[in-house]
Amino acid sequence: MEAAASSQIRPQLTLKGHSASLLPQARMMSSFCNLSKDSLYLCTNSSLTKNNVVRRSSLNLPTQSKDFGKTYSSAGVFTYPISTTEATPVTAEEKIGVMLLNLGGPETLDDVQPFLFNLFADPDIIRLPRLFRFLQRPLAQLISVLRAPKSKEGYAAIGGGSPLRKITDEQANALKLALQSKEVSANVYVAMRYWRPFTEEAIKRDRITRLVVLPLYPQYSISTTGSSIRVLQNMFRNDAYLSSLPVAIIKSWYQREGYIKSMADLIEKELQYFPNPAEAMIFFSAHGVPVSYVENAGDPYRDQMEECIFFIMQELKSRGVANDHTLAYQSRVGPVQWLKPYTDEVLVELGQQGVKSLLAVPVSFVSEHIETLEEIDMEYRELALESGIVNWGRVPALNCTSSFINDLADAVTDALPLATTISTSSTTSEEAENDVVGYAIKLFFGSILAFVLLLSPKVISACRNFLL
Ligand SMILES: C=CC1=C(C)c2cc3[nH]c(cc4nc(cc5[nH]c(cc1n2)c(C)c5CCC(=O)O)C(CCC(=O)O)=C4C)c(C)c3C=C
Ligand SMILES: [Fe+2]
Repeated sequence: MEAAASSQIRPQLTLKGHSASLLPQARMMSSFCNLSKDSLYLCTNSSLTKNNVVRRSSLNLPTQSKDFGKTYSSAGVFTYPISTTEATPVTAEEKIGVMLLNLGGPETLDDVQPFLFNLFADPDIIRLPRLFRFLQRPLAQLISVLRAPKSKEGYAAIGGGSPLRKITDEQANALKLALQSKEVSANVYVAMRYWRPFTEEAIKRDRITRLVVLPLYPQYSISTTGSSIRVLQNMFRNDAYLSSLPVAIIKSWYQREGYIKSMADLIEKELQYFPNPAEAMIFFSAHGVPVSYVENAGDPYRDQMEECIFFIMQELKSRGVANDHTLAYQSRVGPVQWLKPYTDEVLVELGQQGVKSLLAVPVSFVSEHIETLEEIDMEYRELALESGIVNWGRVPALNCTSSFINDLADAVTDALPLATTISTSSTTSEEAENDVVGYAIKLFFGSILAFVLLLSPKVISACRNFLL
């Protein structure tokens, strides 16, 4: 099987006389970088442009495409906090709930600034040092007001609001039906982090006896799934009913076979629209996060993203699709460094390198939203065409694709027996912070520092960056 797969790999995957299939590490690296004519050679000679630097991943990747379905299909299921408790079978009397976590989006242009306020007020989005946490809300107010005009332009361009609520509701209905077809009767709730219906409102008291929490982000990031789980954990800790409810949280599921195959189906289909499908570069564009999340705070997002792309490409190769591919990160906001390479910069470079056909694949999110409909379809498309790319395509988001929804239903049924109650006993660091004297001291010194910082030219230019 491996030999068959490698024979379908085009010559540029051959590394100085060695078949790529004989070099798992080289093959793995090849999946992490731009495989244009000389690029595998470039990757292994560290002479890549600054933005295309390839990191060696310590991930233990399976070596054959058939492996991932079996080895990884339930690997993304964790209870939270991770528990060693035995799985408990679901009984016929149980009332099952599924909570879909999502980001939420402004439904009208008037919602944009308050939506942005909620987003920037999240300490998992703007990560201030502890001493400055009291500035979170005033800063969120300032940044949301500065950012709102640019965001409004984007939302206006896609019809005056985010489609996220409508699509997520449709996904919830489709999931309920898919579960029914597997003889699992469940109520499916939508819980948005920054807009209606808010996470806090999502759990209705339907006498649920077991809950599966399913974030609609395939890969885990502190800023997305992590943030929503933090809110849930606080909610559950402070409520007698919820704190005794068995819960299973699926922290990430990018490695599920159904998801990988559904993505490969979409890519394969979209490639057919190109004049010469084999020539089109598959351009994965993931939502970025600040580098510090990954390098200082231990966010597994980049590793999971790279592994996800590896699985999708492996699936495509097993179908005889061996196009060149690359991964870049989009949607950076503010003054700090985000994960590289940046989508806009890579598009220009590819155009300059002579790439003529490009298929954009949004990969960190499963619904259409402002960053697919406006940023990719309008801004990046225009940039790509200006940079010399002639044939442009974009893979649609999964939305309610039946193979995908069916796989989410399997993820839920896999997770159900793993539900356990969320621990309430430990004192959290937040509670420890509620020491009044300590707080007053922090407030005093923090205010002085904040005052000095706010007047510095660096901070003024940082604020300006949220406008761009
Ligand atoms: C400023 C920090 C941000 C981080 C970190 C971040 C991570 C992150 N976001 C998504 C998915 C989405 N983000 C969306 C909108 C959005 N995100 C930020 C900022 C950060 N995101 C802003 C300011 C906005 C508003 C739009 C804008 O002004 O650019 C959305 C869109 C929702 C919609 O309304 O359609 C999604 C989806 C992921 C997956 C992610 C980290 C992995
Ligand atoms: Fe975002």
